[in-house]
Amino acid sequence: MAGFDDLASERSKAQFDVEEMKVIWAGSRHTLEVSDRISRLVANDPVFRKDTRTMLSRKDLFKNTLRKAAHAWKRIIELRLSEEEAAELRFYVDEPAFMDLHWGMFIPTIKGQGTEEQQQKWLPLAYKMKIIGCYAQTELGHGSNVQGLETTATFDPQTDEFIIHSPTLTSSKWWPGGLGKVSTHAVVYGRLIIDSKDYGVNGFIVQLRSLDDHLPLPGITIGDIGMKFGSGAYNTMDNGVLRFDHVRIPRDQMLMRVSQVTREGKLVQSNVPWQLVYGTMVYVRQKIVSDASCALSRAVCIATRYSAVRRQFGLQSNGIETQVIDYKTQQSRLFPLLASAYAFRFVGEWLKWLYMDVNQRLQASDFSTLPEAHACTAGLKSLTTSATADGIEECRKLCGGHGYLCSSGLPELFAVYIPACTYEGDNIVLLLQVARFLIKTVSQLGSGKEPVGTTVYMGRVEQLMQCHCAVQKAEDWLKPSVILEAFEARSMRMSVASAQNLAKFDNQEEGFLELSADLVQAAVAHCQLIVVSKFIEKLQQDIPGKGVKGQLEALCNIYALFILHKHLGDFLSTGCITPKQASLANAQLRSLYSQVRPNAIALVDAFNYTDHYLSSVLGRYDGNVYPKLYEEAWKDPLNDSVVPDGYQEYIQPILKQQLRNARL
Ligand SMILES: CC/C=C/C/C=C\C/C=C\C/C=C/C(=O)SCCNC(=O)CCNC(=O)[C@H](O)C(C)(C)COP(=O)(O)OP(=O)(O)OC[C@H]1O[C@@H](n2cnc3c(N)ncnc32)[C@H](O)[C@@H]1OP(=O)(O)O
Ligand SMILES: Cc1cc2nc3c(=O)[nH]c(=O)nc-3n(C[C@H](O)[C@H](O)[C@H](O)COP(=O)(O)OP(=O)(O)OC[C@H]3O[C@@H](n4cnc5c(N)ncnc54)[C@H](O)[C@@H]3O)c2cc1C
Repeated sequence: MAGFDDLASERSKAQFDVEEMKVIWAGSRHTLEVSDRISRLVANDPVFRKDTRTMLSRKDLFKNTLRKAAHAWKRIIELRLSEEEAAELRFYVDEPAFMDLHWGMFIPTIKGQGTEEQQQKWLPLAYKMKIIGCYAQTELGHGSNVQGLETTATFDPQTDEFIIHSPTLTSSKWWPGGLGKVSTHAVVYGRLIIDSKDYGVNGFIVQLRSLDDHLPLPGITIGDIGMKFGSGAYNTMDNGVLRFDHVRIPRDQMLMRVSQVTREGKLVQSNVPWQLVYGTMVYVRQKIVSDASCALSRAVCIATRYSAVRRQFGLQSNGIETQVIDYKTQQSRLFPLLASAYAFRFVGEWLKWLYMDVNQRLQASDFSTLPEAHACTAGLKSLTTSATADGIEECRKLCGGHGYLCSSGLPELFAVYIPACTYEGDNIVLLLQVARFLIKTVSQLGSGKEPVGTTVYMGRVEQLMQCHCAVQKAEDWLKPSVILEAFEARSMRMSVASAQNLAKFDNQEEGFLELSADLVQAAVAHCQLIVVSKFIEKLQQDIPGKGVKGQLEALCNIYALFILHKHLGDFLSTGCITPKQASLANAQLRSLYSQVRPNAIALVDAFNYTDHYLSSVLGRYDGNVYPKLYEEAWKDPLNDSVVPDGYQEYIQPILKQQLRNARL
């Protein structure tokens, strides 16, 4: 039968050890074991079903999310899951909810910005979920411009309290997840005012709702901001609105790791940089990069399996039609996404390491790598989420008409994913941060301050401004050194050109605004170089398993040459490669697609996703697509009755031409 046979035969063709590839994808044998066990636990629990999600009303959807969250918490306690296992369980439940913000932002903010004392007071309550918290930064009037926030926190020396207030409509907190209906507490970002002086934005722990009856505390107005894009999708989350009318909190509820306000109302700065007030964003951006590989690989898994099952045209000698995965156009759209999923996985792994390293240094009062960490997390968050959002939509198109059905899993995945291009920093705003960092790095070249970390290559500015690509035949593009040099030269030349253009302006800020579109492209080039170089570094590690390294090498080359092909204008206009070398890269890309083709199904099997997590009829492991699609259609509530509700009021009068007289 179509589907079963197709996927089984594809699996038998794999030229590498899939089980070892699963370990590489998971990060370690231990992580694979945990994620495998927990994903099956979730898949086998009927409370975690998600097949009716797109058909529920918002209220039912939300209540069902609460039920799942409570059940998840119960299972975590009953099974005594470790922190790692609990995080996996929340991941596989796969439903955006207040828990994400509680564990993902509220707790990390207290850890990162609270003093030891504050951590001791608040963290045990949060860990036991005796309180539920969210992250209330964005306002109706300002999101990107954090220094433009209007909420005030005015110190009252008489009572030793802060008065939290929303002075304008635009100062209403707007968007925080978990705020609308659930959170009892929030970290609220507001302007610190002492003695009428504004000391800028700081974080404050504020109780919002009573722990007895869940009603908002006096002076607090709170609600949900309304339906968002798509059915089901992100509507499981209670993104909220919040206003304060002179709400008083004790002084010790200002998060005081960065600066402290004394009993006398004096502001004391610690030795840590003020930017640590933005620290949670760095942490979450790093996490979002890892998550991008999950969302993209999920869409790619669906599109790849379906492309092997789906047949159109081209009768072969055995009388069956061609699998659409065999069309070169399908491969040229699908395989770069497969390669991107792996690339994002490895750059995410590296970014996690970078973040841990920065944190360790911060503990030891070494703040030197913070700007690099900010630039990398901001840039890679932007690059990977934009590519993933576009990639999911491409996967939908790769699945033809059936990809547009909710039962394909792709519409909901897209709707849930796309806000990642906006939250935790609008992707363009974040690239502009990277551009500032690059311009600063270029301007310091020759000053004796050596570029560090991901900008080390800029230290070779003279070589990179002049080098010529050595490629003479297509296979030369398989050499990591050749690829790296082309990407480094392109990035270097784009940053230098931007810096030179900027230098022509008397006013640098005006120049930055004028040139911002070019600056964003320079930032993209730098971030793509990071992704490529981290993939290449990964391949230098010991990679066990038959054929595994070879497949990863092919994917790495596909990622790099696909990016080169997509941004050919950059590579040609900066003179990094010639048109002839560009066409050789294209020829090499085609040959790489043929190399990956027999392994495509095994490469997506290596993600080790359960059918529950994929929630896609098209991406089923067994390939049994058509009977299940057919079965799924009948489950739609519209098919509950043969004759639809409304027939008598609206269809019958048309058919019986009873409306004609009324119209005449
Ligand atoms: C675990 C993961 C799971 C949990 C999450 C669950 C679900 C996720 C779903 C949704 C959650 C969403 C949450 C949110 O969206 S929270 C709100 C996020 N908001 C933003 O990201 C706002 C974006 N804006 C900014 O970050 C800043 O305002 C911006 C950096 C754009 C500008 O700030 P400002 O005007 O103050 O700075 P500049 O003058 O440009 O820079 C000054 C200086 O500071 C450096 N800098 C800036 N940001 C940082 C940072 N984060 N860390 C370190 N350093 C930073 C900047 O480079 C400048 O340095 P220098 O040039 O040396 O002076
Ligand atoms: C689903 C979702 C969940 C969220 N969860 C939370 C949360 O839990 N807590 C929280 O505090 N916030 C949350 N947010 C808010 C989010 O962080 C902001 O929406 C985000 O930071 C973007 O800010 P903005 O809405 O002000 O966009 P704007 O800055 O208004 O962006 C509008 C347009 O202006 C452009 N633009 C803005 N500034 C510049 C510039 N300097 N140069 C060039 N172009 C510019 C942008 O590129 C964009 O095209 C959430 C948002 C969403 C969508």
